[in-house]
Amino acid sequence: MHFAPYARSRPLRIGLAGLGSIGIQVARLLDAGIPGLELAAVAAGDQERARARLAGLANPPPVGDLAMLGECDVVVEMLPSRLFVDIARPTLARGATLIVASVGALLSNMELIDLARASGGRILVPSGAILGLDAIKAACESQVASIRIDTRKSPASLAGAPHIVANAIDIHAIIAPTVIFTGTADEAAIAFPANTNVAAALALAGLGPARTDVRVIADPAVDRNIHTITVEADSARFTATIEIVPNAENPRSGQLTPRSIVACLRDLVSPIRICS
Ligand SMILES: NC(=O)C1=CN([C@@H]2O[C@H](COP(=O)(O)OP(=O)(O)OC[C@H]3O[C@@H](n4cnc5c(N)ncnc54)[C@H](O)[C@@H]3O)[C@@H](O)[C@H]2O)C=CC1
Ligand SMILES: O=C([O-])CC(=O)C(=O)O
Repeated sequence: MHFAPYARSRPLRIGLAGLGSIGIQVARLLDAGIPGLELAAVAAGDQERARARLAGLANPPPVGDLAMLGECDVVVEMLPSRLFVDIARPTLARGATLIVASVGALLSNMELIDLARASGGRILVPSGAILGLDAIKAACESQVASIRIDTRKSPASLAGAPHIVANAIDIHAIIAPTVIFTGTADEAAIAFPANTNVAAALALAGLGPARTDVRVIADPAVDRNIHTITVEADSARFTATIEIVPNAENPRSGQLTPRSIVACLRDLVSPIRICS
């Protein structure tokens, strides 16, 4: 359900950092009109291309570099992970709210949490392409023995990842489901920065990166990005699977993540929040 927002003197100004496969969808969903939220600015690598892509919107926002987002109440980070800090640090330093898509990059920059604590800024991690973070948070109020995620993707969507390159894995030669990585969430974030943000979100919701087990499976038979979480706790045992439709523009990312970001934005102005 959607609910009318709090009465505010003005809408929350939303800035988008990155207009790739996730950013463009968030821009379109915001432009369609969400009460209480205003798409105020977009930062893009190729600004000419970004202006062209936004031209069809009802209210095209101004486009510039990351500094353009300095007046926004909320900045949504949807950049390549190597650029995460470039927007996260200034946004949090001025006490604003940062919504993070590149969650894996947060694991190697945990000092940003101290920065947010000091400035009054907030870091929000949407569920992105994963499910069950609500139940994991609840389970962590009891003893949790283990949390694991299996990520199953097409070989093409894993190509070029640091782990594939470093180990000279011929990803296109894989003709049957193959486990190509086993490790912890912090190791996965370095090995597959564009594929295991879900594991990072799971780690932050649950037992932390060093105690979250990750397997990456290259499966030539799948046409979806499939993530299965398995949790063993005193209070509950559960397994949950999600099958995400990949994005046509960037098959590494799926179509649920932009919607999850928009749901997170709606929550910021909603008088009722279903905790997740
Ligand atoms: N949390 C989650 O569940 C998920 C997170 N992700 C992550 O979200 C992030 C964004 O994903 P996509 O949109 O698919 O990536 P993408 O590669 O399609 O888009 C990134 C965009 O950033 C732009 N960019 C590059 N340099 C820039 C600069 N200096 N200033 C502003 N923009 C710049 C690029 O032009 C590109 O349009 C990635 O880190 C990805 O790994 C992806 C899927 C799920
Ligand atoms: O979209 C997905 O399936 C998840 C993904 O790429 C990530 O977690 O980085």
